[in-house]
Amino acid sequence: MTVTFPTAVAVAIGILTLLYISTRHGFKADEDKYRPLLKLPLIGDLHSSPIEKPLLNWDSWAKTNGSIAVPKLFGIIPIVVLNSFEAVTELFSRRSQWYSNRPASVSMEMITGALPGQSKFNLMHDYDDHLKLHHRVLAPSLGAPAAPNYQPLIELESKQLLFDICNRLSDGTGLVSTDKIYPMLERAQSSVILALHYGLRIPHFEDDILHEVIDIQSKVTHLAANPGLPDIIPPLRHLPAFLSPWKRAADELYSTQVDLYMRLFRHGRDAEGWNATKQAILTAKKQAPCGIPDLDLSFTLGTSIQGGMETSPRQILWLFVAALHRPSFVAKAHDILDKVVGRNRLPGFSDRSNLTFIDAIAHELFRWRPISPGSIPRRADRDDEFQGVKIKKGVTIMANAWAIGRDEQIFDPELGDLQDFVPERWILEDGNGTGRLRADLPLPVFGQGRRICQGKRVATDGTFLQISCLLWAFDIQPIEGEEIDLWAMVVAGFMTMPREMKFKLKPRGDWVVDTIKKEWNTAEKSIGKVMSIKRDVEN
Ligand code: HEM
Repeated sequence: MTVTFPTAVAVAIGILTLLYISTRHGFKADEDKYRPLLKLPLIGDLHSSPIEKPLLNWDSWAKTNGSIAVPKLFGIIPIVVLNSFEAVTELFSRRSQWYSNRPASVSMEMITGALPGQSKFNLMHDYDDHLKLHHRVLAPSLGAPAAPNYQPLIELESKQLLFDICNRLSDGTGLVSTDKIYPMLERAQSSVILALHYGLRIPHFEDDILHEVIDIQSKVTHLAANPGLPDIIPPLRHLPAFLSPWKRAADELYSTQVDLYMRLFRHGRDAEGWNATKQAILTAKKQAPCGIPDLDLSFTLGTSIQGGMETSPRQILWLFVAALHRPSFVAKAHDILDKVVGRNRLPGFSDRSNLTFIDAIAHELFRWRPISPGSIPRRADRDDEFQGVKIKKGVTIMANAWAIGRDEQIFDPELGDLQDFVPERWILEDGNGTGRLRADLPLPVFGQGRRICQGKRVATDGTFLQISCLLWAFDIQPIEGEEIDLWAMVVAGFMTMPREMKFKLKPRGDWVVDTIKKEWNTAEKSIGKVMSIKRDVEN
């Protein structure tokens, strides 16, 4: 029997664990200490982790189970989990023609008015000619050809980020918490993503359009995480609206999305300067002589903003945890930033070739605390076998990004314990003192093969610059008596982020605030000017 798995099943084993955990916030930390390790009811033997430290036991689980394992969801539905780089490369890259579709998801199709496999969200669409075309339409805006256009935007938003943080710290105590910093990071990233896609900056966290986008995203995520009956009994999707509460809810969410994504699309089309909407229209004309409907383009751009807005800010929060855990890398970064950038200006992309160590910090952050530890699952499209393990056609298959980032065949433990935060493991010494970033090591948090994250370049560029700016500006210090718990995390949608942690963020000197004010006050903020007027980045 081919089972159409509920959407949540389709999304990520690890995330189900975390969703379960997220319903149990009533427990106090002290109680947890004495609680026996729980077997999670949904995942069987995959996660026997402490309730608020879901990833604590993943390594030993992966080691015990080897490169590929088949735990059972609900104790009955087998799921294939890939724990090593070798396994994920073999299946998702070499045998990619059988592993590039997502598990079926009736809800995600219904909320975009689509047929099976045809969700208007690229992320959930089958890997067919339609998706390949839409990948080609989006790719030029998120890759190297567009970098000279979007990098000045990332620089502008990082300046505002520092300015906002300095205003927040103006009481002089330096006391902050990850929860207080998060909205500032979220504003900065959302502004990068919405300006890149639609020429729309978000100067204030309170801006209505930002919250409209966030609200719709959280409704979609909620639905993905809480599948309805049609996910379990797919024929229910065909019931007419007057008989089906699911169809009525899906239709309503669909029309809200159409309204939002088409409004954003029209804004992008008519905005000043280059942006991804304009690029998508140009590329579509070249790639599809018969044209692509505006509505389809608007959902492709919408998928991209969904992927881009919430992810990076959560990843950056782990920087503060890493800095409190291993202050030595911060001191080293300060020395390098002082030498390369100095104290009279902020770091920029033109410094990057001399800031390999900062890029190494960003890469280590992605490895050490991947915010989507279970990645986004695939479906096996044929009966197969790997290392003696049988893979049944139709089964859900996921890459364990957490374990792959700790794969000793790939990341040399002699360069530093794989549980530890060691940026140096990303640097290839070249004898001239700065070293080169190792391009041969994987970043499993972005996935692999044909469905790899299309925004990886934007994400790594943005993370590099934000880390450069934050470390250039601040000392990150513990608060006396405040516990630094590297394993405490919470679930947000399908991602993990550190549990709220209080710490001190202190400008490294008077020069910090002076330089930030000067740079922010004189920065060009008009988006038409920040984004180059170049019309087609492919030419
Ligand atoms: C820290 C930041 C990010 C992380 C961890 C992340 C992670 C992921 C993962 C795990 C996938 C699925 C990969 C697979 O199945 O192998 C994905 C897909 C995708 N991501 Fe990202 N992402 C990030 C940032 C971004 C950004 C900034 C954008 C856009 C500007 C973006 C756009 C997309 C798109 C369009 C897809 C769909 C690809 C497809 O299914 O064909 N992501 N991302």
